[in-house]
Amino acid sequence: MTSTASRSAAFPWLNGRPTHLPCEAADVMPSVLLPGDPDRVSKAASVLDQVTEIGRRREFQMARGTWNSTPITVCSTGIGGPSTEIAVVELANLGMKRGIRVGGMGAIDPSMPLGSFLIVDTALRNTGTARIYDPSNEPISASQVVVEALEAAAKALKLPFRRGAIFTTDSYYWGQERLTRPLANLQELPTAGLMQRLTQAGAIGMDMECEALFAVGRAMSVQVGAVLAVHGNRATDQWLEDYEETQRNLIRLAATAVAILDAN
Ligand SMILES: O=P(O)(O)O[C@H]1O[C@H](CO)[C@@H](O)[C@H]1O
Ligand SMILES: O=c1cc[nH]c(=O)[nH]1
Repeated sequence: MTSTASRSAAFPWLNGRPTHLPCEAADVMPSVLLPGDPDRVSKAASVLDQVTEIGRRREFQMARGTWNSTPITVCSTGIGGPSTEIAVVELANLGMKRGIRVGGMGAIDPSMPLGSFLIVDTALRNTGTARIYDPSNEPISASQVVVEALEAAAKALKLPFRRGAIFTTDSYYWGQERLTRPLANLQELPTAGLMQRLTQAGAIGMDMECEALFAVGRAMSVQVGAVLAVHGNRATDQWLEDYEETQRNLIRLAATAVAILDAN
């Protein structure tokens, strides 16, 4: 006996619950913070008040809480554009009005210290998921109001930051000019010289989600932004080993920006 199908394959949600995220509309506040790593959701939530753990499915861990009485949901996106698209589309359909990525990046500007922050104003065009939602070749901007609120928050909290462009890539190793092991049949990496070219194009760092968030979020009429901690600096070849305090500051910064936006 086959059971009667109760959901549409074209949009396979069931009883208001999405296909991938472990939540329902009541869990999704208008403002959502979006780390990549699911293990950072409970760390982020520990900075908030009145925290409720929502649940986990695949790479999507969710919690909600408040910051100075402002309600905030935290939802991990997993790594890269495809899982970020799923998170952003499902959250937007459940009531998200503003999505702010709170992640890490590899800086390519030698003047960016470990643990400092990039407030992203544009994402350079590179990845497949973003291209589906915005096929132009123009860099995609974060929402201006979010960028300004993040800047105001960083200044209020006296946290070190720069504002600038990110290069988002679908690849952590070759796509970020990382030699993984001796090359078998190649003289050099296909991406040799990438960081030099990105510097000339004005990028401050590299991540794997911002471009998709900006493209998908804009297509869903959601305000978008991102603040990224320098987890490594490729120009100076330094890596941030203990990033607990940096992570807490990252959440404080983004949550303060949400409170600023909600007050206006
Ligand atoms: O710090 P998170 O948000 O995990 O993001 C960065 O770290 C991952 C790579 O290690 C990629 O997802 C990259 O964008
Ligand atoms: O080097 C890095 C560090 C964090 N995230 C990246 O995508 N690259």
